[in-house]
Amino acid sequence: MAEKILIIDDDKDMCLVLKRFLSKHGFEAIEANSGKKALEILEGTNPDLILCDFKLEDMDGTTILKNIKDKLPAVPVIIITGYSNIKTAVEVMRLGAIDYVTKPLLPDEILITIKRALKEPAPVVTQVAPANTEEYNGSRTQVSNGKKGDSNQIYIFGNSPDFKNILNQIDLVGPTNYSVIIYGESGSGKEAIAQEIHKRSKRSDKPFIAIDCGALSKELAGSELFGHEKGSFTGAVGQKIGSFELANGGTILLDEIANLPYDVQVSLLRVTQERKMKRVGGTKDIDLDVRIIVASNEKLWDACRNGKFREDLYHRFNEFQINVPPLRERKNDVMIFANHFLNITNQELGKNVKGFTPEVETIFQNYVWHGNLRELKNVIKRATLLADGDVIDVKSIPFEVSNYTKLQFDNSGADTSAPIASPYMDSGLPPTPSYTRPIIKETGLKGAGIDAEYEIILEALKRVNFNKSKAAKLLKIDRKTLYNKIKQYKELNNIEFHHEV
Ligand SMILES: Nc1ncnc2c1ncn2[C@@H]1O[C@H](COP(=O)(O)OP(=O)(O)OP(=O)(O)O)[C@@H](O)[C@H]1O
Repeated sequence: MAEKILIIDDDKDMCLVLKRFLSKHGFEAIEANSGKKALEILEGTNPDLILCDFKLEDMDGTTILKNIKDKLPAVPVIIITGYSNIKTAVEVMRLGAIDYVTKPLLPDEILITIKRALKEPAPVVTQVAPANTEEYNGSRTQVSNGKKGDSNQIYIFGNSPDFKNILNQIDLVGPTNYSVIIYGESGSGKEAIAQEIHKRSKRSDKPFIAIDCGALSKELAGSELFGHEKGSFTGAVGQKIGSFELANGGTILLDEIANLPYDVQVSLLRVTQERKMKRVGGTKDIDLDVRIIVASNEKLWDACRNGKFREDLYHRFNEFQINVPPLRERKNDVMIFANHFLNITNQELGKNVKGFTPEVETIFQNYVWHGNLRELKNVIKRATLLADGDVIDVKSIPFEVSNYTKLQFDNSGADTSAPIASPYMDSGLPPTPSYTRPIIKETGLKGAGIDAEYEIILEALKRVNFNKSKAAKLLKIDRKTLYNKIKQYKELNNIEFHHEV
């Protein structure tokens, strides 16, 4: 029987194209043009997979995903997102999405992602990873699907002085029993580091459990961490073993610890002080021997000062600190990781792409990588798929990444108070400082006109953080025209994506 896919997108054209495409490939596709409609459909239908646009008009990605996961926790959900929303989409994945694809959608990529998702068991929101002593199991952060032994899980070492420093720290603190705080932006490799610390400890043959505190609701956080007894609250239909008990003897990583509800911080303090815990609704004390590693994007000391985080808990955790600098500050690491991600994608796709053109290397070195290693990995996964030659060249790199340098503002001595005149000056958006003109590649008046138009398009995209729908509105053209203009420019400059849906 054909596998059933629910497409949730308020762009009716996109739904139609996807529906046709998926039907052609043997799936039964159903569509919902709003979040509300999707949830109604899910009352009576149980799809095998859900493909969901991240930005619906009536519901944001987080809300729809939470609702879907409440109803059907086992159904894999793939998020569709614009490139500029990648960082947020990655966050949403922590709520249980299995993967995401970026617009413009590429048929091959969609198909591979869907097939992979249908093969893998869906991630669980409680995000518990079993012990994995041999290989790094960091893909998709805390979610474990029990898959072992693929090359995705190999931990590699960067070459920057910062990375070497981190390695020294891992070596130093690994064998101890110290609690560790790991600071770093999303996707910078904090969980990977926590696993490396665990592997170097005497606990390495015991479980490593990672839990994302940011994804825990106030009501359920206690039960997720410490478990509960049957009947201890409405909905506690059976006994549940919490993450701490699962990690007993091993290591627990509490990711996004600053987001842990304050009440639960009190119970956590008790656990760290007494090394004992009770399940919610339970009376029996359970002895605990768990090494605690916490990770955070925000400085915990600041969270203490803002009254969000308990100071006594902070001091308990603060036995050792590791700071992971963002990828953009570790330029020497970029190509090492890029080549690593290329190797694993080659294996996944059965391709043999050998490397990157010097132009792409320069682009990678200069790009900001807001999503850090996770973003780099995804850019390379997509570029490897698109590559039709021996090496990855600029035409396989997302438009926003390859054009990043062009969008850099020339602040050196420029009068940044004077915005460039543009058709959307009265848009209410903050003025943009002037930037260096891109090199005009087309000759003649026609070419100059196209280049000038392109600059305005780039400026509009930049102002709305690369959201193409918003940019089109700002430019007072429809989205299709904008896509066509971008496509036209790419073609003129020999930058082209093939096979876009
Ligand atoms: N040293 C490494 N070797 C190989 N892959 C790595 C390494 N460090 C990180 N990665 C990859 O980068 C991605 C992001 O890493 P990780 O999940 O550890 O980041 P994070 O900082 O914990 O992210 P978040 O804060 O969003 O949870 C992972 O998918 C992992 O595959």
